Amino acid sequence: MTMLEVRAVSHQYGLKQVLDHVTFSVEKGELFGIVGPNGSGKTTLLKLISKELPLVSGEITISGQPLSALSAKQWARMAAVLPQTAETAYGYTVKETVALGRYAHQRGLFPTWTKEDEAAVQEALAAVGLIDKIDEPLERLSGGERQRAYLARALAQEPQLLLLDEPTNHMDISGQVRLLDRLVEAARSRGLTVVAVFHDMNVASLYCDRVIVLKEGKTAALGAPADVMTPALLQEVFAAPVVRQAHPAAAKPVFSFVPKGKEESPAAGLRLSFLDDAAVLAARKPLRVLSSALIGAGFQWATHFVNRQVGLDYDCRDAEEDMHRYLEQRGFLPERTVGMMTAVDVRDAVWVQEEGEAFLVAVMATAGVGNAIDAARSWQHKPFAVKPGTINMVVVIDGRLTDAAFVQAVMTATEAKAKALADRSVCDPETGTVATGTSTDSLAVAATQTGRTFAYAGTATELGRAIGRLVYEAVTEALDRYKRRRGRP
Ligand SMILES: Nc1ncnc2c1ncn2[C@@H]1O[C@H](COP(=O)(O)OP(=O)(O)OP(=O)(O)O)[C@@H](O)[C@H]1O
Repeated sequence: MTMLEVRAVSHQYGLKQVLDHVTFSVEKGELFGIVGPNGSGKTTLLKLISKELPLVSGEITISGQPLSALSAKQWARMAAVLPQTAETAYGYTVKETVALGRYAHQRGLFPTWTKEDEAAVQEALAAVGLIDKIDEPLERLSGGERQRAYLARALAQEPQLLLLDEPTNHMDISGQVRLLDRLVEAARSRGLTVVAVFHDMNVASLYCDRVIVLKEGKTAALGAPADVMTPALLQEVFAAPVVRQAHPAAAKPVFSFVPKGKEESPAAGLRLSFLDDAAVLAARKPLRVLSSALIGAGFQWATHFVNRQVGLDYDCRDAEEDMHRYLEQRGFLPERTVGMMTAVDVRDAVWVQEEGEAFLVAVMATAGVGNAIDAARSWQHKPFAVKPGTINMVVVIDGRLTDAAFVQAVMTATEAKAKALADRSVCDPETGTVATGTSTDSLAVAATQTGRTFAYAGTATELGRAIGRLVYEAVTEALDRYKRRRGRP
């Protein structure tokens, strides 16, 4: 069922056209977002829907009834508004403020306060988390709390349509999440329709079923956030570079604006150094990393790669916590560090790099093959305890990699490592077949994300060829050093 219909709505302030033939409709129970840069007409649109501004051009209906046919009280029984900046009415308590929302439901010349009124007020206060402030004077609340009190007033109205202008303004992160979760819940459970102006693109993406993107009063896009909020559109509308990524926990896109200056970053400025028990690769600027490492797994931005040496008898049960402590004790920020472990002597770390015309690939590798394993036959192994003794690799690329290129770089590096093991005849001791790796290998692929863009890094691409060759070279040399050291008395 259509709750709100906006058809060819235009608006002018004097000679200035601020809305130009805007058309959309919102279904009952939908959470609909209005987004766009400053001055694009969002608030004006909301004011026209809420009858705060007279509608001169176009048509707006609520539940099929034209706005002009609704009296103020009829309108208030259907819709509630939370404006961008609500006036602070001095002398009222929180409860009295919220109780004003019940006005539209009261009848007769001398309305009485009913059980329903009380229940609606209590429920609205609970929804915004202000029960404990119920008797506080409004002016003693913080900006965020006051905003929540006004929202409670709108909710107490028990509207079918809720119009919000930047509802999470002034709110801290927990207040925002609580409020938005409640709105979604109200939309799903009792069919409340919400139309809200959002400045934060990520909030709009995470919470709205659909959005309209306004640019200079015109519709730039209309649809589900994942479909319409493309980097190209946002870049055009907001005139700022935008990166779109997948949310780590929800199937929604998240957006980051790229600060100026980042583009000009020079090459990574890599340096390999050694502590007593670790090989440390340091970059001058944070690198974007995809890794399977103990610390910093997944996608991260990191400046340091620490390959820590532990004894063969190291107890791996609390390895992550232990590594975290180790990094902190040695002055590395765990949030900016990729941390790996190995039982190999880290002085045998191999460091190779190749500088092509327009890009650079560098690889650090340590190799110990005590746990060598054939991935195709590992199912034949008896369950075994995880032991350190591992092939660890860090592949650094001076270039801008797409997510596909990151994953392909991981594949290319893994295949090249397997080939190095095959060519050095490293065997899985349990199956007697050629090993493809060890049971606890780690890999980090890091990129400067500046300069030339690489869409792919498969074995046939220019980047993939460099990765394959350098990984093969580094792992082969690391295996030889491992063998030589073991051969020594
Ligand atoms: N009362 C008014 N008289 C004249 N011009 C106005 C008036 N109200 C808004 N405007 C202008 O209309 C344009 C649209 O304003 P509006 O408040 O709708 O934009 P917005 O998208 O909500 O902006 P913001 O993100 O800054 O809140 C702006 O250029 C603004 O300066």
